[in-house]
Amino acid sequence: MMQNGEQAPLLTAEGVTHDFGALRACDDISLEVFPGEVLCIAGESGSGKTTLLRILSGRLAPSEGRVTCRSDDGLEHDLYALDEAARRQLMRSHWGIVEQNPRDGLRMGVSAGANVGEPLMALGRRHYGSLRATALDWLGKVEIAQERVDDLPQTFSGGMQQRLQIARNLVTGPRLVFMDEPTGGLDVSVQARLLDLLGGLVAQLDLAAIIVTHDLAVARLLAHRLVVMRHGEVVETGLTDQLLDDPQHAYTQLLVSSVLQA
Ligand SMILES: Nc1ncnc2c1ncn2[C@@H]1O[C@H](COP(=O)(O)OP(=O)(O)OP(=O)(O)O)[C@@H](O)[C@H]1O
Repeated sequence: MMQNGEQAPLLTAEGVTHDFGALRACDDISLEVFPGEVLCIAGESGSGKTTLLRILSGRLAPSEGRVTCRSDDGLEHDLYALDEAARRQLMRSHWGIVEQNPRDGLRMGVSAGANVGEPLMALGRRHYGSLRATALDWLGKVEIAQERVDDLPQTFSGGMQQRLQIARNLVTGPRLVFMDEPTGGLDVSVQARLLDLLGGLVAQLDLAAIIVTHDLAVARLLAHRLVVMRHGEVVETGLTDQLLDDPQHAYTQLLVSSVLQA
């Protein structure tokens, strides 16, 4: 029995299946994400992680199954039963989506400050001074020097661009953030710094997140819970530390041991 709204999942997938022609990319996947929880979806290349993330984040209607999300007012919404405009509004006001390549998630033609201010404007904030102050504050939170506020993102390093994309996504105060390989294209030392920053922000803001990664070290650092996928199916799921320390499924054992040997 649900005692209060906080205990209800923010997002629920039930029997999600997706076919690309004859290829079944996701097969009968069910999962839940609770407020403040970080869930990692791990698995090797081609296992269906990105497809699942796109379905969960409102960007790809599944061939079968249902994705339900809960809005701040406690109402449940069947994501793909909503019309396009209502779905987009819900996504804009409740979620952030961080792309692997920051160029896909940033507007490269406008300044860093505008990249952070725009999502707020889309939600109705208009006061220039306050938008700029919020943008400056967020640049600080993602460790970008505030004097770069008027610079274009293409003058930034890859790591800075990714941090800017994170600011653009978190500035609106989402409850849930989706990330696909957020450290994917970065050097190892830059990855470590970004993971540290992400972990800090997620905890501080009590964010829920669904993070796709092929890198179990990322899962170890960030995730409370882990879902391991293979050939479109979930082969194992559990609390991250338990699952990585004592994997039950042969495929997870192989994944874990290959990381340890690397
Ligand atoms: N738009 C598409 N059309 C046809 N097949 C697709 C499409 N997108 C993905 N696939 C196929 O679906 C399967 C799952 O792909 P997906 O990108 O979800 O896996 P992944 O685990 O995220 O892999 P990676 O880490 O390489 O991105 C793959 O066999 C892929 O080739």
